[in-house]
Amino acid sequence: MSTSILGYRISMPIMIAPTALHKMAHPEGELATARAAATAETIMTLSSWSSCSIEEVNSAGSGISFFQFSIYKDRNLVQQLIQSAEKAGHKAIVLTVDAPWLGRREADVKNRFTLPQNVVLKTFEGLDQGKTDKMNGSGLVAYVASQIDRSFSWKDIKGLQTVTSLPVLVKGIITAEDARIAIECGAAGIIMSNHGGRQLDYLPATISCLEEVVREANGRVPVFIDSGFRRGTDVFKTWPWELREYLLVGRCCSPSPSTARPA
Ligand SMILES: Cc1cc2nc3c(=O)[nH]c(=O)nc-3n(C[C@H](O)[C@H](O)[C@H](O)COP(=O)(O)O)c2cc1C
Repeated sequence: MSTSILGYRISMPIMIAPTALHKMAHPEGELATARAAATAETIMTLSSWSSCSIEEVNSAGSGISFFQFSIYKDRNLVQQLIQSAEKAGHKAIVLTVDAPWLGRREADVKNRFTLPQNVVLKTFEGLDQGKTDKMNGSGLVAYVASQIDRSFSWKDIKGLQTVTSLPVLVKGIITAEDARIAIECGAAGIIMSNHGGRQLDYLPATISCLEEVVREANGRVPVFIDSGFRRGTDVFKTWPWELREYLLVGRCCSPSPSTARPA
């Protein structure tokens, strides 16, 4: 099952999708996830909304990692995030394009979700955040509404290539048309995702869109897919075509006492 992606060898075509704030699930947070990914010899995608700093996660082991972020209104902050990711040795950046605004998470509304005091966005510590508010008890929805640039567009993907030499993977694509434009704008990979059903209601299952996107990519860039994959054997469901896709898993990899066990 071993394969390589962007020139890096991994033990299986299954990688870890970016998920925010792992300390909500386990006191060691993203450190535990990074250790587990390194042990499994696969790639972890670190969310920019990480509860451990980029440097802390980097110190967790020799694993290969990608860094995910969104386009902030403050482009200076975007540039600093990319520079920190490069400095920490991340091998690619993942730009999430399907969450300019967070979906209405009714459980969060009902439970009046706020962050526990000991869980903060560590990724941003030490960066010059200008007028950007740090996320505090007000929660993710208010934070995203105030900080993320809802007007970002394809030209931002081109713009990123002027500030980094890392490959840019675009996450949140489910149509051939968007895949085509992303590739034309220089995307080095397409991550098919409906955000695990957390953003827009009534989006199709990603696997039902896989064929059109794979056909459009036509081997020019790798295609990754997430949302709803739960078992190792799900890999084979994505393989009816000649090309081999890579699977990302989100919920399955939320840190738990088992992933936190030392290797
Ligand atoms: C708790 C949680 C937090 C997430 N945080 C992020 C994030 O910070 N950035 C991002 O691009 N996607 C985020 N996602 C979406 C995942 O990257 C992924 O698209 C989704 O979980 C895939 O579906 P699955 O959970 O069915 O595997 C998050 C998902 C979950 C469940």
